[in-house]
Amino acid sequence: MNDDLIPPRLRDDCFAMPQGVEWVPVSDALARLRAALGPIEDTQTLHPTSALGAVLARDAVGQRSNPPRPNSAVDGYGFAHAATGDGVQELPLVQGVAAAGRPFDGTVPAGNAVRILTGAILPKGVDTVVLEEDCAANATHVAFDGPAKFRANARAAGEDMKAGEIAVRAGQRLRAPDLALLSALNIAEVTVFRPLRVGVLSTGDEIIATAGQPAEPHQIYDANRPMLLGLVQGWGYTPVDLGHVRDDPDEIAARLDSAAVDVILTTGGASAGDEDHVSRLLRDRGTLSSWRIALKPGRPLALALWDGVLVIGMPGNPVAALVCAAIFARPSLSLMAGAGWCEPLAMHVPAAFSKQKKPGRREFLRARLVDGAVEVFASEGSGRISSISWADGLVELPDEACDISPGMLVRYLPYAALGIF
Ligand SMILES: Nc1nc2c(c(=O)[nH]1)N[C@H]1C(S)=C(S)[C@@H](COP(=O)(O)OP(=O)(O)OC[C@H]3O[C@@H](n4cnc5c(N)ncnc54)[C@H](O)[C@@H]3O)O[C@H]1N2
Ligand code: MOO
Repeated sequence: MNDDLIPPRLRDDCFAMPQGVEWVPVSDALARLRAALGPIEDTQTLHPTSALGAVLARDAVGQRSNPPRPNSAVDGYGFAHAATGDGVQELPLVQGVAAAGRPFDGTVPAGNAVRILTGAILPKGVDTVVLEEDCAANATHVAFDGPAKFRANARAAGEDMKAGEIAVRAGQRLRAPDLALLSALNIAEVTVFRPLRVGVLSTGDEIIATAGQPAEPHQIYDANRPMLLGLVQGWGYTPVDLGHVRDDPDEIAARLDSAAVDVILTTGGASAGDEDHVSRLLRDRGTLSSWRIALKPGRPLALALWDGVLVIGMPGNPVAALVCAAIFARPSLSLMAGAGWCEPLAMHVPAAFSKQKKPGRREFLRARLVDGAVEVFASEGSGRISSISWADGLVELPDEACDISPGMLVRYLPYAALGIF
């Protein structure tokens, strides 16, 4: 036996801390990112119909009130309330109809009524409308059982929004319902941040860039790049395919240097092994801020700046890459895109599984909701790519130890709450 070869006790635990190594808690890494990042500065002016998914850089201000004039909320009969009272009211009908798009030009004399349809501007002399279902009418008169409520079924001008009010605030990512409001208020221009450009790079000598190409047994098809490009697109940014590079620091550096993007997501080479060039490169030639996160899966995550560009160096295992993207990349990109830091909308649902978890790291399990309870994938292996396709979300277990049994409430993050569709 060699005296200088004294191994530590066998633990087979990736999370057993090597001497002198500190794991960065998830919340610390998130806080560092949040403090270090800011929105991109470039903006552009678009017609709202071209701005779905874009992030407003300035408040959008209404150019018109909604509704622009007082109008009727129902089909019925309109009149001046002051000339009516209790009991059966029989009012002569003026000639003509007030309809949406065909306003009634004249004045309705007090004590008279006019046929009015939903959306029609209230004619002069009308402040109250009775539903047609509550009326009896013939060609010349309408009757209803009073008293009618003053201003019943009448919508006031600007009761929804007034011209000059802020319709949608800066920082809002424009969704289809926002486009409805912008259009209704005659907002024909919005100032938005230009789309964030997010580069995706895969590293690894074993990687074959695209399915369909021939592969030797020692080679594997790139699962991470298509996933990450898809996530980026789903989050509303411009995915930039930086392709695949071998485990060669100079090649990786050259690819990082030539990427004309705002952020770079890499996978592979993040841990400490001999071939793990990405983390070493980021440490030696970039500014590495966090590395080795107390997280499973996704522990060897590297957060760094490369010539001022944020690089999120994620582990190669596809499950770990998905978790790191959802937990770290998503809020970071949202902040850079101008939409602010975002927390996923979690649900607390009963577990349909048992699990004992050690303290000291946060864990994400691939999960899905079945009949109101959350199931988890049978294996926790982070190379089990089928698990992330099987799942509809992730269960987040806290940094502390926990002992979960069926029926206990756990924190469930549906894929939809992470922007994964
Ligand atoms: N002795 C130790 N070994 C490992 C540890 C450890 O603590 N001690 N940590 C493990 C954990 S956890 C992870 S996660 C991985 C992370 O490794 P890297 O980020 O350096 O990634 P690679 O070694 O390059 O790859 C890991 C795994 O993933 C496959 N891979 C890589 N890229 C892709 C891709 N684009 N598509 C599909 N699959 C990919 C790769 O072939 C490896 O199987 O390290 C553990 N090891
Ligand atoms: O973090 Mo590795 O995080 O298990 O796949």
